[in-house]
Amino acid sequence: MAVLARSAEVTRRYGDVVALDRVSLDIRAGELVGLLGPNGAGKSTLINLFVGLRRPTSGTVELFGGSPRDPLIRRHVGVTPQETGLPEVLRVAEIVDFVSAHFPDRVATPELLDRFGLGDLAKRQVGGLSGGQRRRLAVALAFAGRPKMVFLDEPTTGLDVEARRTLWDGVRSFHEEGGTVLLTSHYLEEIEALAQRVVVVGHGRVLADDTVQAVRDVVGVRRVSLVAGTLPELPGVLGVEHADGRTHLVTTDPDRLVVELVRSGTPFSGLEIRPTTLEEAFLAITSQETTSKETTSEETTSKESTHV
Ligand SMILES: Nc1ncnc2c1ncn2[C@@H]1O[C@H](COP(=O)(O)OP(=O)(O)OP(=O)(O)O)[C@@H](O)[C@H]1O
Repeated sequence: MAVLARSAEVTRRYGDVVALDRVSLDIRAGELVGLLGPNGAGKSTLINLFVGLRRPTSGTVELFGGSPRDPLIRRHVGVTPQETGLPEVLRVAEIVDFVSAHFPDRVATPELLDRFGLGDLAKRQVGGLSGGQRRRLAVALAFAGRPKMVFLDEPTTGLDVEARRTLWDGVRSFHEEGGTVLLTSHYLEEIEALAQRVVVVGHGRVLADDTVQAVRDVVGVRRVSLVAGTLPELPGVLGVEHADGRTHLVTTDPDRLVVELVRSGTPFSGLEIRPTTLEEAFLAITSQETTSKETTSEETTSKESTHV
């Protein structure tokens, strides 16, 4: 499959802040890739580099084999930034027409609006839209010029469950027709629902780049849940939560944890061990990353008690 977007050893600094640190990533034609990471991980910076809004401090970025700053190349991408300002007085259909007019091959306005559940709002002024409706319009605009690839930065922020699903359907249908997508999200179910491939970013670096399942497996984190009083210090615990009278321990080594728990003689009941959600896995990866930066090799035992 052809590589549509490529970053090679890309570093981007803002003054003293290293937003991206030697990131190498290829997005191939037809992929739907989820970029996952906590606040400040570098996700928006990476999108801004791919779409030519920023330049790397070092390393190279390519879009369709050329420069992302070339307007002819950028014609083939659609972008929804994290925040958009749409003119309040224009009507929804007028905005779509205005944006579409910049592209040689455009999607018909009613078709685009229908795809994102905005068909009934074509004549509404933007000033009269709800926050969620505005967001859906901002996302729809990324698809107006029949792009080959879209970059969506947190597309479903502020959307309720139904609006989110409508938007997912719009993104899915683009992908099913052969479109390539890179989207960022804090909603882990969104990545799981849409993406085949997940790239986990933390502190400007790629921490994992694989299928959702593989990312879970790489981390191998399990959730041990039980009813108990005060617990002793246990090995491999990445996080502890207390809810509904139960204690939940996120751990890399559930077998050892249970053995140590029994050895300690602490009374407990209702033991359950289950795989973690992607969110738990992701928090574990990023917490390990933070910890490994903050600890020296002699201090690695403290890593085991890091809370997420
Ligand atoms: N224009 C800028 N000037 C200075 N620092 C910046 C600028 N843009 C981003 N940064 C910094 O670069 C780092 C990465 O930011 P970025 O917005 O790419 O992260 P993100 O993963 O998109 O975060 P979020 O999920 O909060 O949107 C952060 O430390 C941020 O403060």
